[in-house]
Amino acid sequence: MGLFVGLDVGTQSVKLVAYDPDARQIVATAGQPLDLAAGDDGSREQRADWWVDAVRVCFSRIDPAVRARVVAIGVSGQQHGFVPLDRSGSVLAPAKLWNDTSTTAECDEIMDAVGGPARCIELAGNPILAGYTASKLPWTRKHRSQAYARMATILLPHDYINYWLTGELWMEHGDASGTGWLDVRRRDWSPEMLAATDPDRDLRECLPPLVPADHLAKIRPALADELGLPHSVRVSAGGGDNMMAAIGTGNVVPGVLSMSLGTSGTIFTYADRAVVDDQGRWAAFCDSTGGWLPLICTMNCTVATESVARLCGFSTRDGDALLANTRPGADGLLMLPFLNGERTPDLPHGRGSLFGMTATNLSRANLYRAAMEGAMYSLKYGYDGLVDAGLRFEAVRLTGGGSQSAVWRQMAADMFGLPVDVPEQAEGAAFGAALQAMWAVERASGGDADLSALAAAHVQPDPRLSAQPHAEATSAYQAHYQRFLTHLDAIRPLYAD
Ligand SMILES: Nc1ncnc2c1ncn2[C@@H]1O[C@H](COP(=O)(O)OP(=O)(O)O)[C@@H](O)[C@H]1O
Ligand SMILES: O=C(CO)[C@@H](O)[C@H](O)COP(=O)(O)O
Repeated sequence: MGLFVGLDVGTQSVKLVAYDPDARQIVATAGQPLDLAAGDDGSREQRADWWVDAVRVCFSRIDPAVRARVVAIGVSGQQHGFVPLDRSGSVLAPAKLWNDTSTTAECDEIMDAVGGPARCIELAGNPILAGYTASKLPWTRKHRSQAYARMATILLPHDYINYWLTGELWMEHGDASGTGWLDVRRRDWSPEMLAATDPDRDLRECLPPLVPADHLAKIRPALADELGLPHSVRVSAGGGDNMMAAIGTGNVVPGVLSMSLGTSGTIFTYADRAVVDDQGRWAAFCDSTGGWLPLICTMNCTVATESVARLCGFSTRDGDALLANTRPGADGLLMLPFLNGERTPDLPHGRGSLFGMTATNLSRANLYRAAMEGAMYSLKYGYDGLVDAGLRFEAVRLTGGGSQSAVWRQMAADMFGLPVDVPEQAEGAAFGAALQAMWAVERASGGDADLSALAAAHVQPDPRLSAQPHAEATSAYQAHYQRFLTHLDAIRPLYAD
């Protein structure tokens, strides 16, 4: 059948997997780190050509014989990034990313223009939170007026890689719902949200067509030659990294909970209808299979653990060994890890805090554990909203870099009181992108392939990486989590605006 490549343009790196569906095996992987330009004003930016260069490097690391067998490529990307293009398709400015908190004033301006967050939810399903694409446009109009004046097209990070691969412009509903402009119930742009973002021009002219999830386009022949790929290679619709991780963790049927521990922490679940919260406690996104994906996102997951590891001079990959003698609750050390502001809980101007230090508990190991626990408490805070709304789950499918840590897997099981599975294919987003490409090719060749059946057949849990909740630890975490909530209430007024 040939090979299907999944590319994931994450915040920290680009990852490539080449999947052989006949052998049910990932036959090649490659990765290339990405830089991040960070400003004191909360800005977080990357250049689109960094992504392209990293994709080129990934392909160059794959055996030419493997590249020659590729049938199709699916692209996954960090959500919400703003990539403005001019008429000729050239990028006009660095991409402001999902974790850029410098545009909170613009979030408020857009929401005020339609009558507040509740009205945004009525119109489109979501308020405009820090990081969502919409707020980056008025910011660009104010601070990069030349780029704004020449802007002809708006893309998201994975759309840009699709454009580079094929020369075609499109968006699909999953990633598009993270702009804040898509009415997720109707799966179409909200004219009111677009007008509130820019009253002076019709933004629909800048947005490429929305395509269905099984869309396929041809690779540019010259690029295929350069990358050592056959001219016959097709590129699927792709999607946001969480949408692709949903496919790559088999979350294409209701009732499954996926959790990704990467730069961001996310939890999400497939739904066959729009699941909108009138209080906006979760992101009411579409998925990239034709369904929906209610999602919780925190901005400081491995951001917190990486920061502590860097400070203490070790790699997070060696972190588990350091944690060997630590216990739930980190001997009383509590971190609220909102290092660059936070989306869940909604504290865009927040900063990190450390509580409960004593002369005896302040060790590297407890500090690292407190960062991990703090990142998980934020996710638990979001999860409680989903449970409050009546959603129920029986297990967690874990993915993202943090899923490689046995301590984190056990912590997830204990804190959520649910069994944890980790798919064999550790790069859930890249693998999901490869599966989407395979599904689209099967449909294009006349089959009526069902993506949930396909994911069930190809996503295999790795029994060595599963974790079961321990009742004693679950009840200990309940008490520690209450402490997190108390301290959260205490710091809220400090970061109100
Ligand atoms: N064994 C491990 N223990 C803890 N954290 C890990 C481990 N392996 C990788 N990570 C973390 O995973 C993160 C990268 O995750 P990834 O999902 O690739 O991020 P992104 O998609 O945001 O670029 C790194 O910050 C790293 O600290
Ligand atoms: O903003 C969100 C989801 O809404 C983030 O989940 C981004 O999509 C970034 O993902 P990672 O690079 O952390 O995987």
